[in-house]
Amino acid sequence: MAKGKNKTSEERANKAKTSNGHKSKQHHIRKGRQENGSQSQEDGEKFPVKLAMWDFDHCDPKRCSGKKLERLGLIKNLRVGQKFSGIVVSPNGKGVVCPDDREIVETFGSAVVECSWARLEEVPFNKIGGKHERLLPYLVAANPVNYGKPWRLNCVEAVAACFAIVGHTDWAELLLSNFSWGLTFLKINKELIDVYSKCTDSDSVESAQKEWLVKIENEAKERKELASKEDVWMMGNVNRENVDDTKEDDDEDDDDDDDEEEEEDDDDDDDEEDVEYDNLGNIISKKEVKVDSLGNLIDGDEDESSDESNEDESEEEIEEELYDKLGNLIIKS
Ligand SMILES: C[S@@+](CC[C@H](N)C(=O)[O-])C[C@H]1O[C@@H](n2cnc3c(N)ncnc32)[C@H](O)[C@@H]1O
Repeated sequence: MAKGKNKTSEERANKAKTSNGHKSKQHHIRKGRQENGSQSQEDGEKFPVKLAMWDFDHCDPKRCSGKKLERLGLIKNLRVGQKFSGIVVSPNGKGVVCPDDREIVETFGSAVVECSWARLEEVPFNKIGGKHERLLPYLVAANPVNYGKPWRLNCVEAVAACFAIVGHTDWAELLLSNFSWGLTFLKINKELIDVYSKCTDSDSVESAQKEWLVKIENEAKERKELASKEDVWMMGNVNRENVDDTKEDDDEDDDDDDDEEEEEDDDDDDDEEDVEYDNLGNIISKKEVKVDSLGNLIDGDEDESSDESNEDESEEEIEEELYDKLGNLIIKS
């Protein structure tokens, strides 16, 4: 049967509208469909089960995974007021998706709410959804907008996660392979999806999620401890721990600022006050070192008047010590 042959003109007009009844931002939907030469999902030939979404048109059409699925003819748009009989993966869900949902998914499919995470309060959740609204358990996003963030999946990740948890990784792969980053979602969550898919009901998935969260929290603590130990070595101050051990002050904050510690030490230590180092590590004495015109050391602790007297003294001595051409000392009479 030809595409759209049975549709009334009103139905056809509705197709380009969002769940709000507004004209969709996605002006190129029809073009995309023609380019793909694909039949819509309503015709039942593009995907093994029904996929649907309420689209609130909050997102940039170019980055929106729901709109892309629509362009590909894989997902059907639902209106506000319309309910869905399959598993609705929604921030308004109560229990989490679980393997026991498999039959519902296989029979009625899955739906999502295409909206912005920042505008959830604008979504009339009471007018959408269905009997089987579900949250997703802990999984990490791989999409470029929220990469690495747990729970914040986009629409295609959400539906794919639902399929994978109920044991249909094949359908999850089929959907995600339309996105360059898509299969990464399954890769980074593989271990966890395996765990969830071996559960039974919602409660068992939630317990598995809890155990996983404890496990990753412990791993993060261990990594942090290891990193702080490695930091000590990276700083190259292998004596640092010994220095801390000899300190009488056990203030924990001391560990945070070594420079401050050293400055305090310097202040307390009168002997070191005069010692400075040049670029090569040579000691520079802060005490003023004076040398006379002949390179003789003049004691810096003495005052100027005594310096003068010293100078005079040495000049006198030089005057006294004269030598003849043969280097013999001439003694003045
Ligand atoms: C908020 S929208 C954001 C969509 C995004 N703009 C995109 O490009 O796909 C993501 C939808 O996926 C589903 N979803 C994602 N993560 C979920 C989770 N942890 N629990 C329940 N539903 C979730 C919900 O239907 C949610 O409304």
